[in-house]
Amino acid sequence: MGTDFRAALRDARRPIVMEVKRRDAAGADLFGGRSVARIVATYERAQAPCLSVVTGRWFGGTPDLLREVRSLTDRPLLQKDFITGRRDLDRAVALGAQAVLLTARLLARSTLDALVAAAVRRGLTPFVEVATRAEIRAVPRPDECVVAVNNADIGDRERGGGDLRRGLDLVDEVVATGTRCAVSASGIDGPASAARLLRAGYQGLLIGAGLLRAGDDLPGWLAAFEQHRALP
Ligand SMILES: O=C(O)c1ccccc1NCC(=O)[C@H](O)[C@H](O)COP(=O)(O)O
Repeated sequence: MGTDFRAALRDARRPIVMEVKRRDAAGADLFGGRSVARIVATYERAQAPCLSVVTGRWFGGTPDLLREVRSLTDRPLLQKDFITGRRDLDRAVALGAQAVLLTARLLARSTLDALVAAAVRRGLTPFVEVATRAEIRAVPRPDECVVAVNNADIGDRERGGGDLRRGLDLVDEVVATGTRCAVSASGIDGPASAARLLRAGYQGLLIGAGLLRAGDDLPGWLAAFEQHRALP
């Protein structure tokens, strides 16, 4: 298995970044008594090209969760946390991540520019999350980034859920940046929505709660997704 997060996602037959996240935005448990090992094994059986691990504490995450996932899989990993400085990038590398979340909404433009450059220097894929046209236009070095439209609002800790219209409205603008990996993230509520976003032009999806809630019926979720994908 390669370690290039962006290439793994772009080349995948089923380009879904499958997320390990302990709690949803309302604080509800998403593991349902399953171990991290069982969730990772389920994702590997589902041929996830890469995984996302939420270490951010709003969602019940810790650095240990990423450490544990790293010990269980050789898939490329995205660390989802509030990364604000170079030390956070060094920690991500030490924990075994191949990609890091950089949230445009939370970072000054000059800081985002510096962190994208610093991430690339460390061999990390910057996974830059945006929510507006202005943020999309300001993404630095988009050809070296995954550019992801967040369908939810991190400003309200994603408690308001996702609005897929945002993703559908912004897809052309994201693709026009020149990123080779335009992703739709958060609030993707089922297989039909997931297929619709790919048909609209996204090259990848990031899904957490929806897949975790499917539990042991993840194969059923994915079969429905493939059926929707095959529709004309
Ligand atoms: O978006 C952020 O800035 C953020 C920072 C730290 C931890 C999590 C963060 N966002 C939440 C997520 O990334 C979602 O878990 C992810 O997009 C999946 O969403 P969902 O499918 O709705 O569980």
